[in-house]
Amino acid sequence: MDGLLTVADFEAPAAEALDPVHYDYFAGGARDEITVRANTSAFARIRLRPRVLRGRGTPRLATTVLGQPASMPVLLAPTAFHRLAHPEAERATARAAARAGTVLVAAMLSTVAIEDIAAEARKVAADPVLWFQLYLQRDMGFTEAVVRRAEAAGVRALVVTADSPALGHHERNDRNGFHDLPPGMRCENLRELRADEPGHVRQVDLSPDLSWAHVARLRALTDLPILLKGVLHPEDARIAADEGVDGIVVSNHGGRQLDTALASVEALPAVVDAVAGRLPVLLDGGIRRGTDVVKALAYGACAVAVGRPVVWGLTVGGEDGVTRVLDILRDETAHTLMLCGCGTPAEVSRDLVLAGPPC
Ligand SMILES: Cc1cc2nc3c(=O)[nH]c(=O)nc-3n(C[C@H](O)[C@H](O)[C@H](O)COP(=O)(O)O)c2cc1C
Ligand SMILES: CCCCC(=O)C(=O)O
Repeated sequence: MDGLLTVADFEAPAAEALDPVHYDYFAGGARDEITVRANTSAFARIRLRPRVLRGRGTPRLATTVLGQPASMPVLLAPTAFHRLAHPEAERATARAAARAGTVLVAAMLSTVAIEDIAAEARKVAADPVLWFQLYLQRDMGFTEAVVRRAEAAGVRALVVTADSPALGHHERNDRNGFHDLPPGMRCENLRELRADEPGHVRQVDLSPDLSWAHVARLRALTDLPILLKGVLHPEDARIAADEGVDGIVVSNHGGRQLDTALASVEALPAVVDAVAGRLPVLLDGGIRRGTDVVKALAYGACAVAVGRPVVWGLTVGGEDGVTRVLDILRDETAHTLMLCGCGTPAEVSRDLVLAGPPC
């Protein structure tokens, strides 16, 4: 990993190491992948307008997200199927996140059970912060069973993915005939718990029938904080606040659901304004540089999350690869804060960014 200086540097060696079909699954997005590209190009169009001579010293990155500690305002977004990337799969990712002292949002469609992810994180940190991404299942009995497993594993928030009334249409997967995990890999959190079907693993149920009523039912069955992931419209953010949701993740699922949806950072300011401080707002999609992190903070996000860069790090170097990717983002974020005249993430304000034509 010696020559890998930037987060972007990890993609080519990951592509080299992966089965091309699996590389396409990780890298790809919906339809023409216009939104995949927009997520990164939108950050490039935003210009920073730094402050000088403020004497803030070396930046301190530690922060809290929903009152929970994170060593930096950069979290690990939920991404499915880590076994395709590395034999240690989510175990390696969990150790790297815990060692980095930041939040891992474990995917419901992980290839390691949530109990084992939590145990692994605890091997390297006394009190790791683990959240669990949930696709609400219409079978609320099964949803509840999964939530109880997450609670028992010590998960500290649920991240409900709201942007997936159906699978995104990934033409790379269609061309490659990739529709199932290879033999021996399973979504361990979807195991049937009924005694009459031992070992059976369910298919995830993504449904257009889901509505705010399901969120209300989830709200009634757990005391865990609930974040809603995949919000782009300010009106939905306002409804989420009214419905007792605890946080919002502005996201277009890394461009993997609705193609030509706006870039997540384009959606951010209106969402932040709509919730008017009632809820913390996070963002994912296209974060590749410390400057991207600071731009999202400037528009009012309290933290960001990264998806593909973690997968590339995992592929290239297992736990150490993920650690390296997180270290790069940490160093770049600290350096950017310093150059902007900020001593902490909380000091980043909207006047530090100007949206406009490409530079
Ligand atoms: C390979 C892959 C798998 C993903 N799996 C999930 C998932 O299971 N649940 C979910 O809510 N989001 C999932 N996402 C979306 C991420 O949580 C996140 O929104 C996105 O990756 C952020 O964009 P980035 O990859 O540009 O950082 C996945 C993304 C990728 C790339
Ligand atoms: C069946 C859903 C796949 C996981 C996912 O959300 C993604 O690949 O983006």
